[in-house]
Amino acid sequence: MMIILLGAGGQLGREWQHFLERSGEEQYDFIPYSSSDLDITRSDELAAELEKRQADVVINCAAYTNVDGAEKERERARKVNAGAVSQLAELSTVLGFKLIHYSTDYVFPGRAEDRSKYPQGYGEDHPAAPVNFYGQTKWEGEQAIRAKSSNFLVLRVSWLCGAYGANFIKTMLKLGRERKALQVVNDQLGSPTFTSSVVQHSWTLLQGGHTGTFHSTSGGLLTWYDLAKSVFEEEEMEVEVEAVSSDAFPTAARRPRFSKLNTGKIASLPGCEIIDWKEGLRRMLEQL
Ligand SMILES: NC(=O)C1=CN([C@@H]2O[C@H](COP(=O)(O)OP(=O)(O)OC[C@H]3O[C@@H](n4cnc5c(N)ncnc54)[C@H](OP(=O)(O)O)[C@@H]3O)[C@@H](O)[C@H]2O)C=CC1
Ligand SMILES: Cc1cn([C@H]2C[C@H](O)[C@@H](COP(=O)(O)OP(=O)(O)O[C@H]3O[C@@H](C)C(=O)[C@@H](O)[C@H]3O)O2)c(=O)[nH]c1=O
Repeated sequence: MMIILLGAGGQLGREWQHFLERSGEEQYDFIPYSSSDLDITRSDELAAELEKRQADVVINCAAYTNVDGAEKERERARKVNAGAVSQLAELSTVLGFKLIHYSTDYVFPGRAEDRSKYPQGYGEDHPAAPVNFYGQTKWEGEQAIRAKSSNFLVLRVSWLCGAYGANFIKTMLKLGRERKALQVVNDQLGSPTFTSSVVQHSWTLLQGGHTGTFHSTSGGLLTWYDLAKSVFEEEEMEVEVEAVSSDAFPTAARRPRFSKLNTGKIASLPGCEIIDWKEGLRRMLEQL
């Protein structure tokens, strides 16, 4: 089996690379491409490379993930998150590979009142209504996959965190070392997704021959403030965290007030354990 990994230099890409290098007992070859090896928006190069490699599986971890930046750099964000993904979907049909792709909780409406309406979170089939332009481009990418590929896995994840690359937990650790006090929003609810768990889920779905859309995140519901507090508690760092409302932390892009993903579908499959967010945090901090 030939596995192609796109966006191999990002946080999820690096977790995949680590996993594929480690689990040597499986019979596969894999080629990782960072953004400098292969720009997925260069359509001719992308098509030529995938045709040459005769991939069985293409894992797309490449994305434009700067949520605030996407509000301004609209064309670029759309090209990476929708245009290139649409081409990958077409190629998956023409060249006959399975496409594994990642999307986000930001495709959903994220209304505060949805917390009581959907206590387990948004299901895979809940109507999309992206909260910001990044979310819009990710939704367009998902839709192109459903329209053009018949052999795909789309995993939606939220608040992605892992040992590699940049994420909220690592930002908190960095800021906590530099400052005595921080302000963190306490009115946006969701749950972090740990990269090691996403890779494990994706691998299990691939091995099981599954297709379609799945939600993968940790168990529990919390705010970014709760997450920041727990990071400092676990690390025994004395940092004062002030809970603030989203209004006190203005950003270019709107953020959802509630963006829990319902993981019932993936959790029903053997081998897809949903770990509680605190346990996931502990494991990640140990890995760091
Ligand atoms: N981070 C998060 O909190 C969340 C992420 N997701 C989704 O999960 C997936 C993985 O995200 P994550 O690993 O955190 O993202 P990162 O930003 O860490 O990594 C994305 C990678 O894509 C690369 N890339 C960007 N543009 C291109 C391009 N045109 N061609 C090739 N590579 C490109 C980047 O390279 P370079 O840095 O050189 O530009 C980077 O290495 C994405 O689909 C994202 O939308 C979903 C929910 C939450
Ligand atoms: C650094 C910082 C952030 N915040 C707030 C801003 C924001 O509402 C929240 C999280 O900050 P981030 O910059 O990590 O947020 P953001 O970049 O929006 O994170 C998102 O990334 C994209 C790619 C996704 O798909 C989402 O699932 C989500 O993980 O915390 C504070 O309140 N205080 C702080 O000191």
